[in-house]
Amino acid sequence: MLQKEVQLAVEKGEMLPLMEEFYTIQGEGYHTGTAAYFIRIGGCDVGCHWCDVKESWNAELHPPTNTDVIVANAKKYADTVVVTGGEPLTWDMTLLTSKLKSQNLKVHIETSGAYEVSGTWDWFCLSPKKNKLPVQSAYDIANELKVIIYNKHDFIFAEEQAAKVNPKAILFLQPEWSKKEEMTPLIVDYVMNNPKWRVSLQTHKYLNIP
Ligand SMILES: C[S@@+](CC[C@H](N)C(=O)[O-])C[C@H]1O[C@@H](n2cnc3c(N)ncnc32)[C@H](O)[C@@H]1O
Ligand SMILES: Nc1nc2[nH]cc(C(=O)O)c2c(=O)[nH]1
Ligand code: SF4
Ligand SMILES: [Mg+2]
Repeated sequence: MLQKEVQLAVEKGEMLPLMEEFYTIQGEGYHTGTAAYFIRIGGCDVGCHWCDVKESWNAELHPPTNTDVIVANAKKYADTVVVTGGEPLTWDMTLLTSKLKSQNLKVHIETSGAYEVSGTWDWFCLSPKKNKLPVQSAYDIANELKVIIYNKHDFIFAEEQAAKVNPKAILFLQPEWSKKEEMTPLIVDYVMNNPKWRVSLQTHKYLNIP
């Protein structure tokens, strides 16, 4: 394909800059412990200084890949697909999610919610970031709210975000990985004192799996 055609296909969401795809166990949040096929889409300009996948940020480093190819791979492995990134909502997720669903796959997203919601989601994990707050539609459809705790102020941020999310969303606090020794005990105390929250750990990192 010509460069211009590829660019157009990416704009339409027919192709997406694919960083990696892997079959693993969901490590975080509500679906922790369950098998899922992860699709990591490149491109993010939210800029979290503690981001654990900075290699994903520059979309140009990740080859535009036809969504048909992504879907064909995914359906070989699992009945649940987690779309992550990077920030997947940088791109139009309409085609990818409709193709995944037409194969009877359950489609989950991990997102900061910083960009307009596209696509149809069976599970929407919203992880808001201070430097680029979620759009209203992300608060409205989130099934879970997962706030990363890097310092004590993040508990205040977490409560602000909980006030904005729809009342059905399940609330999680997750320690930032490099601060986990310091922050996990604070999270444990916080959840015992504020039981509307649950603890989420990055269990895949303890298990040494992707
Ligand atoms: C890498 S992000 C990609 C999806 C999307 N950009 C987002 O931030 O939700 C996937 C998940 O990992 C979390 N995360 C990223 N870096 C982390 C870290 N150092 N410690 C704990 N969680 C982290 C994010 O908050 C998000 O919930
Ligand atoms: N096992 C595993 N679980 C995850 N849950 C969210 C992840 C992500 O990077 O979005 C992730 C990941 O990278 N690996
Ligand atoms: S929004 Fe997600 S991918 Fe982007 S920098 Fe933050 S944690 Fe990383
Ligand atoms: Mg991860």
